[in-house]
Amino acid sequence: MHLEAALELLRTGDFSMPWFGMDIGGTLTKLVYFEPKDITPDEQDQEAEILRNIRRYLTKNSAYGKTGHRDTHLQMDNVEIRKRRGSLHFIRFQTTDMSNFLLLAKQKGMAELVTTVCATGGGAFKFENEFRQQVNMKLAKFDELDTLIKGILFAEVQNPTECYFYENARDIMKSEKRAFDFSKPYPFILVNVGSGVSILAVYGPDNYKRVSGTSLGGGTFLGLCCLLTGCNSFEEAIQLATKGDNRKVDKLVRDIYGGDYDRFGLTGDLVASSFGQMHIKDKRSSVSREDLANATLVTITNNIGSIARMCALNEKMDKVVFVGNFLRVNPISMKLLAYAMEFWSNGTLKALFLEHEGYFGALGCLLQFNGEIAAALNETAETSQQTQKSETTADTFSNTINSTTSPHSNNTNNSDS
Ligand SMILES: Nc1ncnc2c1ncn2[C@@H]1O[C@H](COP(=O)(O)OP(=O)(O)OP(=O)(O)O)[C@@H](O)[C@H]1O
Ligand SMILES: CC(C)(CO)[C@@H](O)C(=O)NCCC(=O)O
Repeated sequence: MHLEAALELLRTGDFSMPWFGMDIGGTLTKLVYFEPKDITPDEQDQEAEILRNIRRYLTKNSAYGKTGHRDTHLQMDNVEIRKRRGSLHFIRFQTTDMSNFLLLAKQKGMAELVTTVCATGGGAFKFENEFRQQVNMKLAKFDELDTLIKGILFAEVQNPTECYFYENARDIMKSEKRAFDFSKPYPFILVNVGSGVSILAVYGPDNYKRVSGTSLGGGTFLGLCCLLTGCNSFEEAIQLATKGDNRKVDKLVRDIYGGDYDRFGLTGDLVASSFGQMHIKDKRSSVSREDLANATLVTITNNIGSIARMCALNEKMDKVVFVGNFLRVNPISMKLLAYAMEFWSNGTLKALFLEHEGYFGALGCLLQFNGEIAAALNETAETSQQTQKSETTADTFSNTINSTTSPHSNNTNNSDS
């Protein structure tokens, strides 16, 4: 980051701006907002009115515009970030609604704050100009996979029940959610099921590689489901799937063998061919929308499970963590993934899940803010040492950042900015 941009962040980003992390994905935009709860009376007095209004608007409502929702059940209280205590709020809206979001942000006075917002996801690149032109905001861009991991590690430390697995995974009817101690996470496979799917092998906090991916992800499930059933939302698609039966759509091993295919351990009730019965006219006319939704969900989920398992095998890892909003309100897929990992690995692989599912990129982005500034400061310090042969500039900048890194702080001890 350049000095000018870092100074801009220092001047405007920290104390004249709410703390946001934004992940602009292919389908959903996720916004994590840190609400400081330890504001001193002095700070309260000096807090800009626009800022106060934004805080009230976000925290008093749980629905915004047409598609905006705050996931109140995910709120994290008493969280410490950069020496401030407060609550983390988790908000999402459809990325197709971006122009309305920008309009709303403008109406709430965001344009007058002139600021930089931390953003990740493909949309941080795609919508950069719109943010600048419509709300006078610069986007400080961070990589979506870096921030994803940062967010996961932070949430795990903050929330002792963040991570869970399914006990009795082999029996889907009986499998139950249980807390999992993820305090020693490495190494693990991370499967991010968003619109598309990215699969990472994570070796340490700053050490990972993207080992695979597939375009058959949450977007595929939703798209196919809308086409096949005429549904109009993810929630509707999941509701339909809950009432349906994929066995009326898929061809099972038993439909082919009349029973199990013992030699290779393929039991009769395994899916041999997804949608494999739908070429038969009679079968086609007897399936319901619910069956089609269920078969679509099972098809996409099994395919992701199968790729994830091969990645785990390749990387010799035994923990597979599934995240992303495809898993939102979707226990069918989670139980199926838990089953698939357990069954196909003979119990050597464990599927793990995280409560904040699709918000880790946005959360990691919010946390990254300071790191990036610090990096810029180091850059500044090095440059100034080289060019001016003086240490005082770096010291002054260090003092500045220490004294201005609090949200809503009005400490203007930034004489060099
Ligand atoms: N309310 C919702 N509206 C649309 N999709 C939803 C909703 N809730 C869950 N989903 C599912 O979540 C998926 C998007 O997940 P997520 O937000 O993690 O990815 P993204 O960031 O939009 O995509 P990508 O990372 O590939 O750019 C959708 O494709 C859909 O399957
Ligand atoms: C393109 C991204 C990384 C955007 O989040 C994601 O949708 C994805 O990983 N898609 C799958 C691309 C692939 O086939 O590897």
